[in-house]
Amino acid sequence: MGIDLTAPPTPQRRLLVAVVALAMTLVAALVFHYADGPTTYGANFRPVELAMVSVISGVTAYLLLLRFYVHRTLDDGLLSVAFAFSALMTLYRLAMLPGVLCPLDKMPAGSHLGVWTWGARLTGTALLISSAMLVKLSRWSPPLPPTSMRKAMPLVLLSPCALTAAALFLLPPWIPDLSNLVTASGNYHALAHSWISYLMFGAWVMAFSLVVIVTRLRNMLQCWLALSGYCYLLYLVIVFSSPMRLTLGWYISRFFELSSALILLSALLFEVFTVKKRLRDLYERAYETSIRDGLTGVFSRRHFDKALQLALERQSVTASPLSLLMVDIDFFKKYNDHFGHVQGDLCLQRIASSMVKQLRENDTLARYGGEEFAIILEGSSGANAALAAERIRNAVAKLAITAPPVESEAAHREVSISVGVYSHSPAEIITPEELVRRADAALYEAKRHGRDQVRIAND
Ligand SMILES: Nc1nc2c(ncn2[C@@H]2O[C@H](COP(=O)(O)OP(=O)(O)OP(=O)(O)O)[C@@H](O)[C@H]2O)c(=O)[nH]1
Repeated sequence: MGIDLTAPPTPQRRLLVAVVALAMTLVAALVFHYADGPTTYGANFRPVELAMVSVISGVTAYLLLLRFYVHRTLDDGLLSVAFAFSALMTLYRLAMLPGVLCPLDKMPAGSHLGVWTWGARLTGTALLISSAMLVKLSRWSPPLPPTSMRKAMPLVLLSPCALTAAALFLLPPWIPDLSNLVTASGNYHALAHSWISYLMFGAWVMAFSLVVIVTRLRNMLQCWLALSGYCYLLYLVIVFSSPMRLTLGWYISRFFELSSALILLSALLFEVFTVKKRLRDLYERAYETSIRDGLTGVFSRRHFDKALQLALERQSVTASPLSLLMVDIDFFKKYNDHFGHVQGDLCLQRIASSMVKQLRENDTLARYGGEEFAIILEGSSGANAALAAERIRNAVAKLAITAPPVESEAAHREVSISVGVYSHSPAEIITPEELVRRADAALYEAKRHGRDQVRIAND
């Protein structure tokens, strides 16, 4: 849970976001004074920057769409629309950049459509983020019913295209001419003080405020979303303070725009990683539970059957010895009858854990059923298996668990085990069932000869 983006942020993580925000504010404040300083670096990296913003926004939109698909929350859907709209508008701006996909004089910087594309993208994205926050406050905030997703998904997918088409082809004739804002003066002063700039700035102030107020930054994703919005505000401040292209402010503002896009994308990618990690942990836990006996924690009978089959297959390749121990607690029925089942369960647990301590890492101890256990010792010869069996019997005896009195015996007794050992030679082909039968026969012999002992099977 520690790295979950939907969990409440720890004070340290809140601090991290605050420190990043502060660092960016400091950079912006420093740049503010030197924003119109010319740079010696004259190359126009606008196509590269626009391509990066478009790709980053596109991937962000896709990850938000997946979130919407999983959580079915409309605000995620609207956030996805916001970033997809931003990606498409940026892509169009890139394609129309003089010298990229259109002739050099097609849409010169500062033309009506050029300024409008920029303004509409930023304003539209901010308005869509704001509407996502308002949806969070409304009766639309709970997850949509699964049946509504069939209608909602195509809407979320198509709206960015429809909004982009509207912004690019329907609205421009209705918008007051923006071309002279740059071309008349040759710089961006007029643009910075125009209605379109106020609109963009206002839209981002609203988006940022709504993210903070509505979400109260209750989880890390919301914190990063707010930081991303804050970055856009700084971007706009620097853009409006640098009057010319290719000035220091112009370059730094692009850095802020890229950072803003990257912040949210990184947070979402981190969430994907977190989900993947949690799934893997859950799978491992579920798998471990499925192969363990609930009471004693040793392997289950089902796992034992598979493990024995695999051990026999390995033996046919390695030709190493393989031994099987069948272990049974003596007079366990009496123990249960005398002390009750709860005490009986405790006794089973103590014996199982004392046996585990006597085994090597690659030995397999399983509860075969009731008070009977089976142990696979791969690579152990008959003599070694007999030694291991004796060690296990001694370890259980050392537990000194008081046993109920038996009529035939006057002396005080302790709970003991009987062990049957069968060691299989690789020369013979044998089924797992036959292997168990032979070890079981040895166990029966141990019981017949008075219990509390180890018996080796003689084929
Ligand atoms: N407490 C508890 N008892 C169990 C569990 N599984 C099996 N038993 C008990 O284990 C006892 C097995 O009894 P028997 O099969 O007669 O064997 P025994 O009394 O140990 O006699 P010998 O094996 O001949 O020494 C039964 O009373 C079962 O109820 C369990 O999970 N918990």
